Amino acid sequence: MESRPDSLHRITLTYDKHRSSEASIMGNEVDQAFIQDAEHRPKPTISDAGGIPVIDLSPILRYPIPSDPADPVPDELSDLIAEIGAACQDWGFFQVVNHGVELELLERVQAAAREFFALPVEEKRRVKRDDVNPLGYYDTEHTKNVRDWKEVFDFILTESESDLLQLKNQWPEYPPELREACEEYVEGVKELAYKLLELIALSLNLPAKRFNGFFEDSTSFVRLNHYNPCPSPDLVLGVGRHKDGGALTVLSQDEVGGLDVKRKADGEWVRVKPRPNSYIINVGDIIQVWSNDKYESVEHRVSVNSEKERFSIPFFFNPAASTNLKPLDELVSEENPARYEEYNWGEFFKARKDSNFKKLGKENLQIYHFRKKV
Ligand SMILES: O=C(O)CCC(=O)C(=O)O
Ligand SMILES: [Fe+2]
Repeated sequence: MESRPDSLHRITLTYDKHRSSEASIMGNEVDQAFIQDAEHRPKPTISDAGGIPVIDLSPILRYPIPSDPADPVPDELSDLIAEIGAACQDWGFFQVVNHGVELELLERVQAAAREFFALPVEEKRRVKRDDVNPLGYYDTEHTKNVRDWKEVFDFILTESESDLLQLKNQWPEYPPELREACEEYVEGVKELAYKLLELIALSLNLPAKRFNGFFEDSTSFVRLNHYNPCPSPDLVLGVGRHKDGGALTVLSQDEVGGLDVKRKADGEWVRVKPRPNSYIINVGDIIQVWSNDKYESVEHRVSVNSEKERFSIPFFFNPAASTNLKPLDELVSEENPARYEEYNWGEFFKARKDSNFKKLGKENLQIYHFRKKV
């Protein structure tokens, strides 16, 4: 067996899982940068009753997804497509079970992520993102100009470099298995994301593969999120309220819980109950634009707690940087004219990445900025 370099011995010896959160706590007080305005602080009790729909995807394990909405299909499949359409319209969020992604792929990433985040912060910062490359480790992200109580590791599926964006993965030396675990996981979750995209297209009465072309040379990426326990969970958020800017998010959360979704029906925050071997799906701003507001991208946030650390792994399914976005011609009409100006995804993505890197004095880019004035 190869002998381990000295640095790995040092890492093992200095293992301390709460170390990075300690840097953010002075005495017993949380650094001011994390404190949410009173109106955005989480209430001490949030209900998980009446939450997002749970959808059984097993029909797509039994039957092929039809290529056209007019194709004859078994009832189970047409019911599933209708169920997905209703969830997108009423909630913008749903949970899926029997999704076909092997549990082992996820478990391997979870184990490696746990080891990575347990490293001393100086070690993690050796692969930290900077203002040119947004990928790697990061523990000072801001959402809407308030710092999030979290640390993340981001990697992209397809590396690329352009004048606009440098997207290059930075893999840590330790744990050595992280890279392979991540690369294998993403193949499984990407397959699920394509199936969901096709079912969503069918639910909008479009050919199943209507969106697929936009995702060649995609800017899709995976984020490993780690939320340390926090001494003031009533004042801070793991991730501040936001809408995902991409097309679709496929998220795995652990058994701790903390994801809150703003229920469309009444504007209340509801907790998403952890469910073993399930994924949480939400439509992002791009599907909102393509569907001309039929399926809205819904606000969500992450509450933290004082006892338990929490891990989650979102896959952000994003189109190619060159994609120009606007409502699809098939989904607009004289009675339902396009509600958005055309915009470029690469530019939007870059503006978002720049604005969550540090606290700015102004509001960061939001999808409503592209809404047509009437
Ligand atoms: O941790 C979670 O459950 C959700 C995280 C999230 O919303 C995000 O990273 O965009
Ligand atoms: Fe999100």
